[in-house]
Amino acid sequence: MDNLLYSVESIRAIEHAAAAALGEGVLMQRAGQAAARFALDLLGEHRKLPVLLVAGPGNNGGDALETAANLREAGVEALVLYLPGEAAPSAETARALARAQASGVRFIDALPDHAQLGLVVDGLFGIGLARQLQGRHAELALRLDTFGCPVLALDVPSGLDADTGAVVGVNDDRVAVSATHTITFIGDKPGLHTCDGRDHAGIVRVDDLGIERHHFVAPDARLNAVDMFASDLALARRPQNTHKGSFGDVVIVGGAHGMAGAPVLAARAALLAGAGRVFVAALDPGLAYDSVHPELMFRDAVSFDFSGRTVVAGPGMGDAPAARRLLFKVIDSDSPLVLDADALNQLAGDADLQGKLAQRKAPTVLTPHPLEAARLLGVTSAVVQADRVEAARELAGRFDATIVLKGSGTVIAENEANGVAINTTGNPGLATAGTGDVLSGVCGALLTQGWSAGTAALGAVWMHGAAADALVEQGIGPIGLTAGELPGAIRSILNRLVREATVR
Ligand SMILES: NC(=O)C1=CN([C@@H]2O[C@H](COP(=O)(O)OP(=O)(O)OC[C@H]3O[C@@H](n4cnc5c(N)ncnc54)[C@H](OP(=O)(O)O)[C@@H]3O)[C@@H](O)[C@H]2O)[C@@H](O)CC1
Ligand SMILES: [K+]
Repeated sequence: MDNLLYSVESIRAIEHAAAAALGEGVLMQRAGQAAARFALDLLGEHRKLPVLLVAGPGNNGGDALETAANLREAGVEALVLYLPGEAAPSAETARALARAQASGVRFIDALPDHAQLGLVVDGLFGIGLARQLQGRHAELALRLDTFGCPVLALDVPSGLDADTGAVVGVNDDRVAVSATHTITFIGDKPGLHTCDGRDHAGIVRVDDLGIERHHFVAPDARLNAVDMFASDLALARRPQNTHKGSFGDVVIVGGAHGMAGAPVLAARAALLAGAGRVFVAALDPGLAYDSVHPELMFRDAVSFDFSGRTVVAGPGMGDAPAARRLLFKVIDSDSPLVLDADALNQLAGDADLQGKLAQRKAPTVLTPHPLEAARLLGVTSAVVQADRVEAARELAGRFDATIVLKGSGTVIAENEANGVAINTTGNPGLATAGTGDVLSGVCGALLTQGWSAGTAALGAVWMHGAAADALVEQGIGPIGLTAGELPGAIRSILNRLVREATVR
């Protein structure tokens, strides 16, 4: 499986086991070879242009020195800015330095001005990053992407936390290298795919340095991929002899006065993601009809019978006492349940609701954005963003539910062996009003068609992001993409995936 993610602690354990078997320095040599191969790919026809490599004091710097020597031996001009630390380098980095010096690499003292470069390689810091970049390191990190050429980060873009994807530090001056590509060693890392990671890592390539599988420990998380929900996709193929009652009901609970848009978006998404019948149980009795989708049925929320139906509560729900009573009723029911938006805010301030939620036996999915997650955890959104994976895990444990922590690199956490996944689809076009309502509707539709809470969350998040990617490819976004355009694109993707899953 190539979608496994490892924490720094796990990478260190694997490295330790492999180094004991292979001997000192072998992994660094392999890292230098893999990085040089990738660098040559990225240079393409521009091999005559010099490559700038920045090498820091630790073994990440050693990787850069090995890479420089390999590039030089391949006939590429290599300029190395080496910044040793106060302590002596490790034995393998010292050997890499000697090798680079002997290979004809040119060592420089400062970044060249106005140089035309073919590639910049960032080997300042990797998984040994211990604190915020400052002084010369910070200046360098900010300048590496100003040469108008690709930037290849070795292992991790310097300044980024490989576990959390947060740029390391506490104040607004925090910096990290912005790479176009990252070659990461031994195994992939969560921080390259969530929070600031996607912006700083660019395209990620994994090189396992030829380490045998028995040296690997269990992964700490996974990247979300179609394989992870393929079992339910295969079951979603529709037999001929069916009717609308075969595909379940979804009821969207929300729509307080003046907030009709949110439940309608969620309902349309549920309809186009295949729910047999979709209701809007609205708090505002004036909400009666959707002219785009007259298939949607509007009902009064207070008198609605939720039994046997999948409930999506929260879109446009508001915080009135009637909303709270409804929420209590649906949480207390045995219906599969998605909680979003206002439902999450109500939940955050209400110990009774939280207690009921933790006792639920039916499938339950919570879809908070970072601020909603922060309210649920009683912390700030900065704390959530500082470690999104941990925040999602904590929520999954606390509420015994599947958690979808939205944002760049959405984190899906289950309170079971399936653990944590980080989503790879989606783009900034999704940062617009209503996209969360669409996601909750899709999630409800998959639940009501019999998907488990985990696979519904994984599938809904993946397709929601893939729909945004498909729309951007057509020129519809990221600027100006609207939530209302997503359900149609999600429908196409779901049908394609079901077709492909049943052909396999
Ligand atoms: N693991 C593996 O399997 C393999 C690892 N490999 C490679 O090694 C990398 C890990 O190497 P590493 O452990 O030497 O750490 P690295 O990232 O070079 O930095 C540590 C140095 O930086 C310093 N320092 C830290 N933060 C700082 C800051 N903000 N500002 C200033 N200084 C700071 C710190 O010093 P100190 O904190 O003591 O001052 C120390 O000197 C890994 O990412 C991969 O590229 C490959 O060769 C193949 C196999
Ligand atoms: K680096």
